[in-house]
Amino acid sequence: MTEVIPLEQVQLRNKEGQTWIIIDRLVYNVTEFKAEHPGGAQVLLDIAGKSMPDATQAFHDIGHSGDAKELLKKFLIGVLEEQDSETRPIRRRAKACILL
Ligand code: HEM
Repeated sequence: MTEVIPLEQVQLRNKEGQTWIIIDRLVYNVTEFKAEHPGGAQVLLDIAGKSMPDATQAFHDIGHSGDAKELLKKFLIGVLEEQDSETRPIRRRAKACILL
């Protein structure tokens, strides 16, 4: 089953020293990977735990290769919990169908 992760949890994990990023409403744990990232660890640290903006645009704007997108899947840990316009969490399962 796909884990639904609230934004607060993403923020908390980053405060605790992990590096979780959000791309296309999916949550990735790049704690170990960041040291190996060809674009450097700092860009990942700068965007970690952020939601507005999250890492989506930055990731796509770089024009990452197919290999990079394939690699991304290795770090997928869940789908971001949906929020309404007042950013209050809605407790419901995401419709996204992804394989973990
Ligand atoms: C888990 C997420 C990510 C993965 C797996 C990943 C992977 C990679 C890989 C494999 C490359 C080498 C070039 C390529 O194959 O495209 C790369 C380069 C790069 N990435 Fe990422 N990346 C991630 C997230 C990000 C994010 C969020 C940013 C920006 C905030 C970023 C910025 C860059 C930059 C600036 C380069 C260097 C481009 C160059 O100098 O040629 N990456 N990344």
